[in-house]
Amino acid sequence: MAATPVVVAIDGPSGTGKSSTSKAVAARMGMRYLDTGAQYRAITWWMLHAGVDIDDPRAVAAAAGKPSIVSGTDPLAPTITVDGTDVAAPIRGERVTGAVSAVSAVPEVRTLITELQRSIAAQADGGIVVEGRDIGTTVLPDADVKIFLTASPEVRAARRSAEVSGRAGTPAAGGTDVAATQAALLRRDAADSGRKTSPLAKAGDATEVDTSELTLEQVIECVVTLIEERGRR
Ligand SMILES: Nc1ncnc2c1ncn2[C@@H]1O[C@H](COP(=O)(O)OP(=O)(O)OP(=O)(O)O)[C@@H](O)[C@H]1O
Ligand SMILES: Nc1ccn([C@@H]2O[C@H](COP(=O)(O)O)[C@@H](O)[C@H]2O)c(=O)n1
Repeated sequence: MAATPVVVAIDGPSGTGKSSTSKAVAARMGMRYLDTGAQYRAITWWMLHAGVDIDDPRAVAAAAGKPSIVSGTDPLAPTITVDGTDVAAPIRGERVTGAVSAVSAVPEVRTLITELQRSIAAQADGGIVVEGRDIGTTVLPDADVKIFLTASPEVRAARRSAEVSGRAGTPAAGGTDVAATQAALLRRDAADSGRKTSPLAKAGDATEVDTSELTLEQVIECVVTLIEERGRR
């Protein structure tokens, strides 16, 4: 457990290990955990469900304040609901994944979700690990520890394909599904990095950790060490 409440921001492109690492670090250190991607997925799920044209930014902006999104921050059992409905499973589906970058690029959506994220972080008495794309740059620019995770596109695609198919994640797993997964990851990264409002970016004072050659346990250890070092300063 961290000696004083600590705010940790973990950002990075898709599939670099942000969720796995953040959950494990938070659980190990007795901190809360916030998956901000789940919040953008949840509002996207609601837009699709409500029949909002997600390719019309004005329609998305006009509807953005309607759903109530609630995140549970226990790292051992994170939850996400929209208007009281558990959406943890449907927000991981292809339809939401394919639509989320368009919805998250709408400034009104970002303003609302950013306010929600800041209020959750402010209430986390024992510290919190917040993961996403713009946490260190925009949401929590005063975070005590900022980390930017990266990994090669090949490694990320192999890990993601393995997760989906239940196989071990190595680049050697190969195959057309891995190629398609890699293309989809890169498309999402390009959209998230290229948007005008609060794009995916490394904060100037973030520590970059390339996880391509590291096991998940090694990444967790590395992040725990960075947090402990910060606590000693
Ligand atoms: N260092 C690692 N070594 C091997 N596999 C890993 C490592 N880190 C994460 N993984 C695996 O890679 C997959 C993607 O990880 P994770 O979901 O944590 O990434 P993410 O950055 O949160 O992705 P997204 O941004 O798309 O939500 C998961 O199956 C996870 O178990
Ligand atoms: N801080 C953030 C976090 C996420 N997004 C958007 O949500 C999408 C889904 O994120 P996952 O981590 O669940 O893959 C992501 O592609 C971004 O469009 C964001 O904008 N800001």
